[in-house]
Amino acid sequence: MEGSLSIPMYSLQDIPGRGKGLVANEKIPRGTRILCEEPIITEAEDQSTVELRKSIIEQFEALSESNRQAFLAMRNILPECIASELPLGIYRTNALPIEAGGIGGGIFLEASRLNHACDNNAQKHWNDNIKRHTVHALRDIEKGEEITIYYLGSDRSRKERQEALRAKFKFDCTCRLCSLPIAQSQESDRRFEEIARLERLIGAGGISAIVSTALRTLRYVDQMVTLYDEQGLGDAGLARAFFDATQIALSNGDLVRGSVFAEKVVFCWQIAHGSDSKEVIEYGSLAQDPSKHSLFRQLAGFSSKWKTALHEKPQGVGLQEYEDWLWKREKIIGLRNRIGFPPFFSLPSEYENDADSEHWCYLGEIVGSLELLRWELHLKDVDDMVTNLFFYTDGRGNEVASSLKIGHTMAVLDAKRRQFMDGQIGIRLENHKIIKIFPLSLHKLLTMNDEIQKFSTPNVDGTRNCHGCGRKANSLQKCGKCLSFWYCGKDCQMTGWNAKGHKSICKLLEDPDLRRLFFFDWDTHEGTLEFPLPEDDSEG
Ligand SMILES: C[S@@+](CC[C@H](N)C(=O)[O-])C[C@H]1O[C@@H](n2cnc3c(N)ncnc32)[C@H](O)[C@@H]1O
Repeated sequence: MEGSLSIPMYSLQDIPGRGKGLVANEKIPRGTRILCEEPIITEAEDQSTVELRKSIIEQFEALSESNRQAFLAMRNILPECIASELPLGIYRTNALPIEAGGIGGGIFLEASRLNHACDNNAQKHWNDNIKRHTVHALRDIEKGEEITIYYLGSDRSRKERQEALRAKFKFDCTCRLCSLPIAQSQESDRRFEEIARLERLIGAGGISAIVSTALRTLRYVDQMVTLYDEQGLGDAGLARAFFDATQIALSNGDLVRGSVFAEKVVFCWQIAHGSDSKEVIEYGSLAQDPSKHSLFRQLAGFSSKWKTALHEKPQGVGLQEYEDWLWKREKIIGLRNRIGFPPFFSLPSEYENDADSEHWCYLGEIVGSLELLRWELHLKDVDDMVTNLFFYTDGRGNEVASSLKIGHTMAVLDAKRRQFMDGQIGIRLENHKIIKIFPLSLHKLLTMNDEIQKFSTPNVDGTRNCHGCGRKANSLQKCGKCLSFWYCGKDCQMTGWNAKGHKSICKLLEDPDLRRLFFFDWDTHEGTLEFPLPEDDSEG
Protein backbone atom coordinates (compact mmCIF):
# COMPACT_ATOMS: atom_id res chain seq x y z
CA MET A 1 0.00 0.00 0.00
CA GLU A 2 1.50 3.33 -1.00
CA GLY A 3 0.73 6.58 0.81
CA SER A 4 -0.98 9.49 -0.84
CA LEU A 5 1.39 12.28 -1.91
CA SER A 6 -1.14 15.11 -1.79
CA ILE A 7 -2.52 14.95 1.76
CA PRO A 8 0.22 14.35 4.33
CA MET A 9 -0.53 11.35 6.53
CA TYR A 10 1.34 12.92 9.40
CA SER A 11 2.59 16.24 10.70
CA LEU A 12 5.58 17.37 12.71
CA GLN A 13 4.37 18.25 16.20
CA ASP A 14 5.72 19.01 19.66
CA ILE A 15 5.76 15.86 21.77
CA PRO A 16 6.08 16.44 25.51
CA GLY A 17 9.47 15.22 26.72
CA ARG A 18 10.63 14.20 23.26
CA GLY A 19 11.14 17.43 21.32
CA LYS A 20 9.34 17.08 18.01
CA GLY A 21 7.95 13.98 16.41
CA LEU A 22 5.65 12.80 13.62
CA VAL A 23 1.96 12.34 14.47
CA ALA A 24 -0.65 10.59 12.30
CA ASN A 25 -3.20 13.01 10.75
CA GLU A 26 -5.47 10.11 9.90
CA LYS A 27 -5.78 6.43 10.68
CA ILE A 28 -2.86 4.69 8.96
CA PRO A 29 -3.58 1.02 8.23
CA ARG A 30 -0.94 -1.66 8.84
CA GLY A 31 1.45 -2.07 5.92
CA THR A 32 1.00 1.50 4.64
CA ARG A 33 4.13 3.16 3.32
CA ILE A 34 4.28 6.29 5.46
CA LEU A 35 7.56 7.67 4.17
CA CYS A 36 9.80 7.15 1.17
CA GLU A 37 12.72 9.53 1.21
CA GLU A 38 16.12 10.28 -0.26
CA PRO A 39 18.81 11.50 2.13
CA ILE A 40 19.95 15.11 2.04
CA ILE A 41 23.34 14.20 3.55
CA THR A 42 25.07 10.82 3.37
CA GLU A 43 28.25 9.60 5.00
CA ALA A 44 30.57 6.67 4.45
CA GLU A 45 30.88 4.06 7.18
CA ASP A 46 34.55 4.16 8.11
CA GLN A 47 35.60 7.76 8.43
CA SER A 48 37.65 9.49 11.06
CA THR A 49 35.89 12.25 13.00
CA VAL A 50 37.96 14.86 11.13
CA GLU A 51 36.90 13.48 7.74
CA LEU A 52 33.29 13.16 8.89
CA ARG A 53 33.13 16.75 10.19
CA LYS A 54 34.63 18.08 6.95
CA SER A 55 32.30 16.07 4.75
CA ILE A 56 29.17 17.06 6.71
CA ILE A 57 30.04 20.73 6.57
CA GLU A 58 30.67 20.56 2.82
CA GLN A 59 27.35 18.84 2.22
CA PHE A 60 25.55 21.16 4.62
CA GLU A 61 26.85 24.22 2.76
CA ALA A 62 25.69 22.79 -0.54
CA LEU A 63 22.08 22.40 0.73
CA SER A 64 19.26 24.74 -0.30
CA GLU A 65 18.41 27.42 2.25
CA SER A 66 15.20 25.66 3.35
CA ASN A 67 16.98 22.31 3.77
CA ARG A 68 19.72 24.02 5.73
CA GLN A 69 17.11 25.49 8.09
CA ALA A 70 15.37 22.14 8.39
CA PHE A 71 18.69 20.48 9.22
CA LEU A 72 19.54 23.12 11.84
CA ALA A 73 16.12 22.65 13.44
CA MET A 74 16.98 19.02 14.22
CA ARG A 75 18.09 17.94 17.65
CA ASN A 76 21.66 17.90 18.82
CA ILE A 77 22.29 15.70 21.82
CA LEU A 78 26.00 16.36 22.02
CA PRO A 79 26.16 19.39 24.35
CA GLU A 80 29.93 19.58 24.03
CA CYS A 81 29.56 20.67 20.38
CA ILE A 82 30.62 24.24 19.86
CA ALA A 83 28.79 26.21 17.16
CA SER A 84 31.14 25.13 14.40
CA GLU A 85 30.63 21.50 15.40
CA LEU A 86 26.85 21.76 15.38
CA PRO A 87 26.41 19.98 12.01
CA LEU A 88 28.43 17.02 13.33
CA GLY A 89 26.31 16.88 16.51
CA ILE A 90 23.10 17.04 14.50
CA TYR A 91 24.35 14.34 12.16
CA ARG A 92 25.26 12.05 15.05
CA THR A 93 21.86 12.58 16.70
CA ASN A 94 19.71 12.10 13.62
CA ALA A 95 21.46 9.87 11.06
CA LEU A 96 19.65 6.71 10.04
CA PRO A 97 21.52 3.68 8.76
CA ILE A 98 21.91 3.14 5.05
CA GLU A 99 23.23 -0.29 4.20
CA ALA A 100 24.48 0.27 0.67
CA GLY A 101 27.84 0.32 -1.10
CA GLY A 102 29.94 1.61 1.79
CA ILE A 103 27.48 4.35 2.79
CA GLY A 104 26.83 4.07 6.47
CA GLY A 105 24.26 6.69 7.35
CA GLY A 106 22.19 9.60 6.15
CA ILE A 107 20.06 12.53 7.23
CA PHE A 108 16.45 12.57 6.11
CA LEU A 109 14.22 15.61 6.41
CA GLU A 110 11.25 13.65 7.69
CA ALA A 111 12.38 10.18 8.80
CA SER A 112 15.09 11.69 11.00
CA ARG A 113 12.35 13.36 13.07
CA LEU A 114 10.84 10.04 14.12
CA ASN A 115 11.09 9.25 17.80
CA HIS A 116 11.82 5.88 19.32
CA ALA A 117 9.50 3.44 21.13
CA CYS A 118 10.48 -0.06 22.22
CA ASP A 119 7.06 -1.24 20.97
CA ASN A 120 7.34 0.87 17.82
CA ASN A 121 4.35 1.03 15.51
CA ALA A 122 6.41 1.67 12.37
CA GLN A 123 9.48 0.14 10.77
CA LYS A 124 12.36 2.03 9.19
CA HIS A 125 14.23 0.41 6.32
CA TRP A 126 16.78 1.37 3.69
CA ASN A 127 15.33 0.08 0.43
CA ASP A 128 18.36 -0.48 -1.74
CA ASN A 129 16.21 -1.31 -4.73
CA ILE A 130 14.79 2.18 -4.98
CA LYS A 131 17.61 3.87 -3.02
CA ARG A 132 15.16 5.42 -0.57
CA HIS A 133 14.52 5.21 3.13
CA THR A 134 11.06 3.85 3.77
CA VAL A 135 8.87 3.75 6.87
CA HIS A 136 5.89 1.40 7.03
CA ALA A 137 3.11 1.00 9.59
CA LEU A 138 3.64 -2.27 11.47
CA ARG A 139 0.11 -2.12 12.83
CA ASP A 140 -2.86 0.19 12.45
CA ILE A 141 -1.88 3.63 13.73
CA GLU A 142 -4.76 5.72 15.02
CA LYS A 143 -5.34 9.39 14.13
CA GLY A 144 -3.41 11.54 16.66
CA GLU A 145 -1.04 8.67 17.60
CA GLU A 146 2.68 9.34 17.37
CA ILE A 147 4.53 7.35 14.69
CA THR A 148 7.52 5.63 16.28
CA ILE A 149 10.42 3.50 15.13
CA TYR A 150 12.93 1.28 16.97
CA TYR A 151 16.39 2.84 17.31
CA LEU A 152 18.24 -0.21 18.57
CA GLY A 153 19.48 -3.12 16.51
CA SER A 154 18.00 -6.11 18.28
CA ASP A 155 15.48 -7.06 20.96
CA ARG A 156 16.71 -6.62 24.50
CA SER A 157 15.45 -6.56 28.07
CA ARG A 158 14.08 -3.32 29.55
CA LYS A 159 17.27 -2.64 31.49
CA GLU A 160 19.50 -3.22 28.46
CA ARG A 161 17.28 -1.09 26.21
CA GLN A 162 17.23 1.76 28.68
CA GLU A 163 20.98 1.67 29.14
CA ALA A 164 21.61 1.65 25.39
CA LEU A 165 19.15 4.49 24.72
CA ARG A 166 20.63 6.58 27.50
CA ALA A 167 24.19 6.01 26.32
CA LYS A 168 23.59 6.51 22.63
CA PHE A 169 20.61 8.87 22.38
CA LYS A 170 20.65 10.54 25.81
CA PHE A 171 17.06 9.93 26.83
CA ASP A 172 15.11 7.83 29.31
CA CYS A 173 12.58 5.80 27.45
CA THR A 174 9.04 6.08 28.79
CA CYS A 175 7.31 4.09 26.05
CA ARG A 176 4.43 1.71 26.88
CA LEU A 177 6.76 -1.29 27.07
CA CYS A 178 9.19 0.50 29.41
CA SER A 179 6.30 1.73 31.58
CA LEU A 180 4.70 -1.68 32.20
CA PRO A 181 4.15 -2.66 35.83
CA ILE A 182 7.13 -4.62 37.13
CA ALA A 183 5.52 -8.08 36.86
CA GLN A 184 4.47 -7.56 33.25
CA SER A 185 7.82 -6.04 32.43
CA GLN A 186 9.61 -9.09 33.84
CA GLU A 187 7.35 -11.30 31.77
CA SER A 188 8.22 -9.32 28.65
CA ASP A 189 11.96 -9.50 29.51
CA ARG A 190 11.66 -13.24 30.05
CA ARG A 191 10.25 -13.56 26.54
CA PHE A 192 13.08 -11.51 25.05
CA GLU A 193 15.66 -13.58 26.94
CA GLU A 194 14.01 -16.80 25.80
CA ILE A 195 13.93 -15.53 22.19
CA ALA A 196 17.65 -14.68 22.45
CA ARG A 197 18.40 -18.15 23.88
CA LEU A 198 16.45 -19.84 21.09
CA GLU A 199 18.22 -17.70 18.51
CA ARG A 200 21.57 -18.85 19.90
CA LEU A 201 20.47 -22.47 19.77
CA ILE A 202 19.23 -22.16 16.20
CA GLY A 203 22.43 -20.49 15.04
CA ALA A 204 24.82 -22.58 17.11
CA GLY A 205 25.32 -25.57 14.87
CA GLY A 206 25.15 -23.85 11.48
CA ILE A 207 23.77 -25.60 8.46
CA SER A 208 24.92 -29.08 9.48
CA ALA A 209 22.88 -28.83 12.69
CA ILE A 210 19.73 -27.84 10.86
CA VAL A 211 20.03 -31.13 9.04
CA SER A 212 21.11 -33.41 11.89
CA THR A 213 18.85 -31.80 14.48
CA ALA A 214 16.23 -30.56 12.04
CA LEU A 215 13.15 -31.40 14.10
CA ARG A 216 14.56 -29.96 17.28
CA THR A 217 15.70 -26.79 15.50
CA LEU A 218 12.28 -26.38 13.87
CA ARG A 219 10.78 -26.70 17.35
CA TYR A 220 12.98 -23.87 18.58
CA VAL A 221 11.77 -21.67 15.72
CA ASP A 222 8.16 -22.65 16.45
CA GLN A 223 8.66 -21.66 20.11
CA MET A 224 10.24 -18.39 19.03
CA VAL A 225 7.27 -17.50 16.81
CA THR A 226 4.90 -18.24 19.71
CA LEU A 227 6.91 -15.89 21.92
CA TYR A 228 6.77 -13.13 19.32
CA ASP A 229 3.01 -13.64 19.07
CA GLU A 230 2.67 -13.40 22.86
CA GLN A 231 4.81 -10.26 22.89
CA GLY A 232 2.47 -8.79 20.30
CA LEU A 233 5.14 -6.92 18.40
CA GLY A 234 5.32 -6.79 14.63
CA ASP A 235 8.98 -7.43 15.16
CA ALA A 236 11.59 -7.81 12.43
CA GLY A 237 12.68 -10.91 14.34
CA LEU A 238 9.53 -12.69 13.25
CA ALA A 239 10.58 -12.52 9.60
CA ARG A 240 14.01 -13.87 10.59
CA ALA A 241 12.34 -16.76 12.42
CA PHE A 242 10.28 -17.68 9.36
CA PHE A 243 13.41 -17.36 7.28
CA ASP A 244 15.17 -19.86 9.56
CA ALA A 245 12.19 -22.20 9.19
CA THR A 246 12.42 -21.85 5.39
CA GLN A 247 16.08 -22.86 5.51
CA ILE A 248 15.41 -25.83 7.79
CA ALA A 249 12.64 -27.11 5.53
CA LEU A 250 14.55 -26.61 2.28
CA SER A 251 17.81 -28.07 3.52
CA ASN A 252 15.87 -31.24 4.32
CA GLY A 253 14.19 -31.40 0.92
CA ASP A 254 10.79 -30.19 2.15
CA LEU A 255 9.61 -28.01 -0.73
CA VAL A 256 6.05 -27.46 0.44
CA ARG A 257 6.93 -26.27 3.95
CA GLY A 258 9.84 -24.25 2.49
CA SER A 259 7.38 -22.50 0.23
CA VAL A 260 4.84 -21.85 3.03
CA PHE A 261 7.52 -20.46 5.35
CA ALA A 262 8.95 -18.29 2.57
CA GLU A 263 5.43 -16.89 2.01
CA LYS A 264 5.36 -15.95 5.68
CA VAL A 265 8.74 -14.20 5.35
CA VAL A 266 7.40 -12.31 2.36
CA PHE A 267 4.24 -11.34 4.25
CA CYS A 268 6.23 -9.91 7.18
CA TRP A 269 8.68 -8.07 4.95
CA GLN A 270 5.96 -6.75 2.69
CA ILE A 271 4.40 -5.05 5.68
CA ALA A 272 7.69 -3.74 7.07
CA HIS A 273 9.63 -3.02 3.86
CA GLY A 274 7.09 -2.80 1.02
CA SER A 275 6.60 -4.94 -2.05
CA ASP A 276 9.39 -3.20 -4.01
CA SER A 277 12.11 -4.22 -1.56
CA LYS A 278 14.84 -6.57 -2.71
CA GLU A 279 14.07 -9.25 -0.11
CA VAL A 280 10.35 -9.32 -0.86
CA ILE A 281 11.06 -9.77 -4.56
CA GLU A 282 13.68 -12.46 -3.89
CA TYR A 283 11.69 -14.46 -1.33
CA GLY A 284 8.49 -14.01 -3.34
CA SER A 285 10.06 -16.01 -6.13
CA LEU A 286 11.42 -18.54 -3.61
CA ALA A 287 7.91 -19.04 -2.21
CA GLN A 288 6.45 -19.60 -5.68
CA ASP A 289 8.83 -22.39 -6.57
CA PRO A 290 11.66 -23.12 -4.16
CA SER A 291 13.11 -25.83 -6.42
CA LYS A 292 14.06 -23.20 -9.01
CA HIS A 293 15.64 -20.89 -6.48
CA SER A 294 19.38 -20.64 -5.92
CA LEU A 295 18.90 -20.95 -2.14
CA PHE A 296 17.25 -24.33 -2.58
CA ARG A 297 20.00 -25.45 -4.94
CA GLN A 298 22.60 -24.45 -2.34
CA LEU A 299 20.74 -26.28 0.40
CA ALA A 300 19.34 -29.22 -1.53
CA GLY A 301 22.49 -31.32 -1.31
CA PHE A 302 22.26 -31.64 2.47
CA SER A 303 19.38 -34.01 3.06
CA SER A 304 16.12 -35.19 1.56
CA LYS A 305 14.72 -36.78 4.69
CA TRP A 306 11.62 -34.57 4.71
CA LYS A 307 11.21 -34.66 0.95
CA THR A 308 7.87 -33.24 -0.23
CA ALA A 309 6.49 -31.82 -3.45
CA LEU A 310 4.85 -28.40 -3.70
CA HIS A 311 1.32 -29.78 -4.08
CA GLU A 312 1.46 -31.72 -0.79
CA LYS A 313 -0.10 -28.99 1.32
CA PRO A 314 -2.96 -30.45 3.41
CA GLN A 315 -6.37 -29.39 2.14
CA GLY A 316 -9.61 -28.88 4.07
CA VAL A 317 -8.04 -29.11 7.53
CA GLY A 318 -8.66 -26.74 10.46
CA LEU A 319 -6.18 -24.01 11.40
CA GLN A 320 -4.75 -25.89 14.39
CA GLU A 321 -4.24 -29.07 12.38
CA TYR A 322 -2.61 -27.07 9.59
CA GLU A 323 -0.21 -25.35 12.00
CA ASP A 324 0.63 -28.70 13.63
CA TRP A 325 1.40 -30.10 10.18
CA LEU A 326 3.45 -27.05 9.19
CA TRP A 327 5.66 -27.13 12.27
CA LYS A 328 5.80 -30.93 12.34
CA ARG A 329 4.42 -30.78 15.89
CA GLU A 330 3.92 -34.06 17.62
CA LYS A 331 3.63 -35.09 21.20
CA ILE A 332 6.97 -36.39 22.35
CA ILE A 333 5.90 -39.77 23.61
CA GLY A 334 7.22 -43.18 22.70
CA LEU A 335 10.71 -44.36 21.91
CA ARG A 336 10.38 -43.81 18.15
CA ASN A 337 10.13 -40.08 18.61
CA ARG A 338 13.42 -38.59 17.47
CA ILE A 339 13.12 -35.46 19.58
CA GLY A 340 12.48 -37.38 22.79
CA PHE A 341 14.92 -40.14 21.85
CA PRO A 342 17.45 -38.58 19.49
CA PRO A 343 20.18 -40.63 17.84
CA PHE A 344 23.74 -39.49 18.53
CA PHE A 345 23.98 -37.02 15.67
CA SER A 346 20.74 -35.33 16.69
CA LEU A 347 21.94 -34.68 20.23
CA PRO A 348 22.53 -31.05 21.05
CA SER A 349 26.22 -30.25 21.42
CA GLU A 350 27.54 -29.35 24.86
CA TYR A 351 27.65 -25.72 23.83
CA GLU A 352 24.10 -25.58 22.56
CA ASN A 353 21.59 -26.41 25.24
CA ASP A 354 21.57 -25.39 28.86
CA ALA A 355 17.85 -25.22 29.60
CA ASP A 356 16.44 -27.20 32.50
CA SER A 357 13.05 -27.16 30.85
CA GLU A 358 14.07 -29.36 27.92
CA HIS A 359 14.73 -33.05 28.20
CA TRP A 360 15.46 -36.01 26.00
CA CYS A 361 17.02 -39.45 26.29
CA TYR A 362 19.71 -41.08 24.20
CA LEU A 363 19.40 -44.85 23.79
CA GLY A 364 22.40 -46.95 22.82
CA GLU A 365 22.95 -50.70 22.87
CA ILE A 366 26.25 -51.68 24.47
CA VAL A 367 28.36 -53.22 21.71
CA GLY A 368 31.76 -52.96 23.38
CA SER A 369 33.57 -51.71 26.45
CA LEU A 370 37.08 -50.91 27.65
CA GLU A 371 38.36 -50.42 31.15
CA LEU A 372 41.44 -48.21 31.18
CA LEU A 373 41.85 -45.18 33.39
CA ARG A 374 38.08 -44.94 33.22
CA TRP A 375 35.35 -47.08 31.69
CA GLU A 376 34.62 -46.43 28.04
CA LEU A 377 31.52 -47.89 26.38
CA HIS A 378 30.73 -48.32 22.71
CA LEU A 379 27.05 -47.70 22.16
CA LYS A 380 25.04 -48.28 18.99
CA ASP A 381 22.01 -46.03 18.45
CA VAL A 382 18.81 -46.46 16.47
CA ASP A 383 20.63 -45.39 13.27
CA ASP A 384 23.38 -48.00 13.90
CA MET A 385 25.85 -45.24 14.67
CA VAL A 386 28.45 -46.39 17.22
CA THR A 387 29.47 -43.76 19.76
CA ASN A 388 31.90 -43.79 22.67
CA LEU A 389 30.70 -42.89 26.12
CA PHE A 390 33.42 -42.01 28.65
CA PHE A 391 32.81 -42.17 32.38
CA TYR A 392 33.99 -39.01 34.10
CA THR A 393 31.99 -39.89 37.22
CA ASP A 394 33.63 -40.12 40.68
CA GLY A 395 33.81 -43.89 40.34
CA ARG A 396 34.98 -43.69 36.70
CA GLY A 397 32.26 -46.14 35.73
CA ASN A 398 32.71 -48.62 38.58
CA GLU A 399 29.29 -47.50 39.91
CA VAL A 400 27.63 -49.52 37.15
CA ALA A 401 30.44 -51.87 36.10
CA SER A 402 28.57 -55.00 37.24
CA SER A 403 25.61 -54.26 34.95
CA LEU A 404 27.64 -53.42 31.83
CA LYS A 405 26.69 -56.24 29.49
CA ILE A 406 27.06 -56.44 25.75
CA GLY A 407 23.61 -56.48 24.13
CA HIS A 408 21.94 -54.49 26.88
CA THR A 409 20.71 -50.95 26.28
CA MET A 410 21.82 -47.85 28.05
CA ALA A 411 19.56 -44.81 28.45
CA VAL A 412 21.35 -41.49 29.00
CA LEU A 413 19.15 -38.59 30.09
CA ASP A 414 19.84 -35.23 28.40
CA ALA A 415 22.95 -36.61 26.72
CA LYS A 416 25.08 -34.15 24.81
CA ARG A 417 27.47 -34.49 21.94
CA ARG A 418 31.00 -33.53 22.87
CA GLN A 419 34.12 -32.94 20.84
CA PHE A 420 37.07 -34.08 22.97
CA MET A 421 40.51 -32.45 22.90
CA ASP A 422 41.91 -35.29 20.77
CA GLY A 423 39.23 -34.68 18.11
CA GLN A 424 37.03 -37.67 19.06
CA ILE A 425 33.33 -37.07 19.43
CA GLY A 426 31.26 -38.90 21.98
CA ILE A 427 29.45 -38.50 25.27
CA ARG A 428 31.19 -37.37 28.45
CA LEU A 429 29.31 -38.70 31.47
CA GLU A 430 29.78 -36.88 34.75
CA ASN A 431 26.71 -38.01 36.72
CA HIS A 432 25.94 -41.72 36.89
CA LYS A 433 22.35 -40.97 37.99
CA ILE A 434 21.44 -39.90 34.47
CA ILE A 435 22.12 -43.36 33.06
CA LYS A 436 20.29 -46.63 33.39
CA ILE A 437 20.99 -49.97 31.75
CA PHE A 438 18.02 -52.06 30.68
CA PRO A 439 18.60 -55.80 30.20
CA LEU A 440 17.47 -56.07 26.59
CA SER A 441 18.67 -55.10 23.13
CA LEU A 442 17.70 -51.81 21.52
CA HIS A 443 15.77 -53.69 18.86
CA LYS A 444 13.72 -55.51 21.49
CA LEU A 445 13.17 -52.27 23.38
CA LEU A 446 11.79 -50.62 20.25
CA THR A 447 9.57 -53.59 19.43
CA MET A 448 8.27 -53.50 22.97
CA ASN A 449 7.59 -49.80 22.57
CA ASP A 450 5.43 -50.45 19.50
CA GLU A 451 3.36 -53.02 21.39
CA ILE A 452 2.99 -50.74 24.35
CA GLN A 453 1.93 -47.74 22.30
CA LYS A 454 -0.68 -49.97 20.66
CA PHE A 455 -2.05 -51.77 23.68
CA SER A 456 -1.30 -49.61 26.66
CA THR A 457 -2.09 -46.12 25.44
CA PRO A 458 -5.80 -45.22 25.41
CA ASN A 459 -7.45 -44.60 22.03
CA VAL A 460 -8.73 -41.12 21.25
CA ASP A 461 -12.22 -42.14 22.37
CA GLY A 462 -10.85 -43.27 25.75
CA THR A 463 -11.17 -47.00 25.05
CA ARG A 464 -8.26 -49.45 25.10
CA ASN A 465 -7.40 -52.50 22.99
CA CYS A 466 -7.34 -55.92 24.63
CA HIS A 467 -3.86 -57.36 24.16
CA GLY A 468 -5.36 -60.87 23.89
CA CYS A 469 -8.18 -60.54 21.37
CA GLY A 470 -7.71 -56.95 20.11
CA ARG A 471 -11.28 -55.90 21.12
CA LYS A 472 -11.78 -52.21 21.90
CA ALA A 473 -13.49 -51.60 25.22
CA ASN A 474 -13.85 -49.26 28.17
CA SER A 475 -13.83 -51.85 30.91
CA LEU A 476 -10.63 -53.87 30.43
CA GLN A 477 -8.51 -55.12 33.31
CA LYS A 478 -4.88 -54.16 33.76
CA CYS A 479 -2.13 -56.79 34.12
CA GLY A 480 -1.43 -56.60 37.84
CA LYS A 481 2.32 -57.11 37.47
CA CYS A 482 3.50 -54.77 34.75
CA LEU A 483 0.49 -52.40 34.88
CA SER A 484 0.92 -51.81 31.18
CA PHE A 485 -1.27 -54.26 29.22
CA TRP A 486 -5.05 -54.62 29.30
CA TYR A 487 -7.30 -57.68 28.91
CA CYS A 488 -11.00 -58.60 28.69
CA GLY A 489 -10.47 -61.32 31.29
CA LYS A 490 -8.53 -64.45 32.25
CA ASP A 491 -8.80 -66.13 28.80
CA CYS A 492 -7.44 -63.12 26.96
CA GLN A 493 -4.70 -62.75 29.54
CA MET A 494 -3.64 -66.35 28.88
CA THR A 495 -3.61 -65.68 25.14
CA GLY A 496 -1.52 -62.55 25.68
CA TRP A 497 0.87 -64.37 28.02
CA ASN A 498 1.47 -67.47 25.90
CA ALA A 499 0.70 -66.60 22.30
CA LYS A 500 1.52 -62.91 22.17
CA GLY A 501 4.77 -62.76 24.05
CA HIS A 502 3.63 -60.93 27.17
CA LYS A 503 5.47 -63.50 29.27
CA SER A 504 8.84 -62.27 28.03
CA ILE A 505 8.21 -58.58 28.60
CA CYS A 506 5.99 -58.53 31.70
CA LYS A 507 8.94 -59.07 34.04
CA LEU A 508 10.99 -56.35 32.37
CA LEU A 509 8.09 -53.95 32.73
CA GLU A 510 8.00 -54.42 36.46
CA ASP A 511 10.87 -51.91 36.47
CA PRO A 512 9.03 -48.57 36.85
CA ASP A 513 11.84 -46.75 35.01
CA LEU A 514 11.32 -48.87 31.94
CA ARG A 515 7.53 -48.39 32.10
CA ARG A 516 7.92 -44.65 32.54
CA LEU A 517 10.36 -44.36 29.67
CA PHE A 518 7.56 -45.32 27.26
CA PHE A 519 5.18 -42.68 28.53
CA PHE A 520 7.39 -39.96 29.84
CA ASP A 521 6.25 -36.52 28.73
CA TRP A 522 9.57 -34.92 27.85
CA ASP A 523 7.85 -31.63 27.14
CA THR A 524 6.48 -30.88 30.57
CA HIS A 525 9.17 -31.86 33.06
CA GLU A 526 10.90 -28.83 34.60
CA GLY A 527 14.26 -29.05 36.40
CA THR A 528 17.03 -31.62 36.48
CA LEU A 529 16.14 -35.12 35.40
CA GLU A 530 17.70 -38.27 36.87
CA PHE A 531 16.83 -41.93 37.40
CA PRO A 532 14.49 -43.04 38.93
CA LEU A 533 12.25 -41.15 36.51
CA PRO A 534 9.47 -39.20 38.21
CA GLU A 535 6.04 -40.74 38.21
CA ASP A 536 3.76 -39.54 35.45
CA ASP A 537 -0.03 -39.15 35.55
CA SER A 538 -0.40 -40.84 32.21
CA GLU A 539 1.36 -43.98 33.37
CA GLY A 540 -0.28 -47.27 32.58
C1 LIG B 1 16.35 11.38 15.67
S1 LIG B 1 15.86 12.47 16.92
C2 LIG B 1 14.14 12.34 16.86
C3 LIG B 1 13.46 13.63 16.62
C4 LIG B 1 13.59 14.59 17.72
N1 LIG B 1 12.64 14.35 18.79
C5 LIG B 1 13.43 16.02 17.25
O1 LIG B 1 12.85 16.85 17.99
O2 LIG B 1 13.92 16.36 16.18
C6 LIG B 1 16.42 11.57 18.29
C7 LIG B 1 16.25 12.28 19.60
O3 LIG B 1 14.90 12.46 19.90
C8 LIG B 1 14.67 12.27 21.29
N2 LIG B 1 13.84 11.08 21.47
C9 LIG B 1 13.58 10.13 20.56
N3 LIG B 1 12.76 9.21 21.06
C10 LIG B 1 12.51 9.55 22.33
C11 LIG B 1 11.74 8.98 23.40
N4 LIG B 1 11.08 7.85 23.23
N5 LIG B 1 11.71 9.61 24.58
C12 LIG B 1 12.40 10.76 24.77
N6 LIG B 1 13.15 11.36 23.81
C13 LIG B 1 13.20 10.76 22.60
C14 LIG B 1 16.02 12.05 21.91
O4 LIG B 1 16.51 13.27 22.32
C15 LIG B 1 16.82 11.52 20.75
O5 LIG B 1 18.19 11.71 20.90
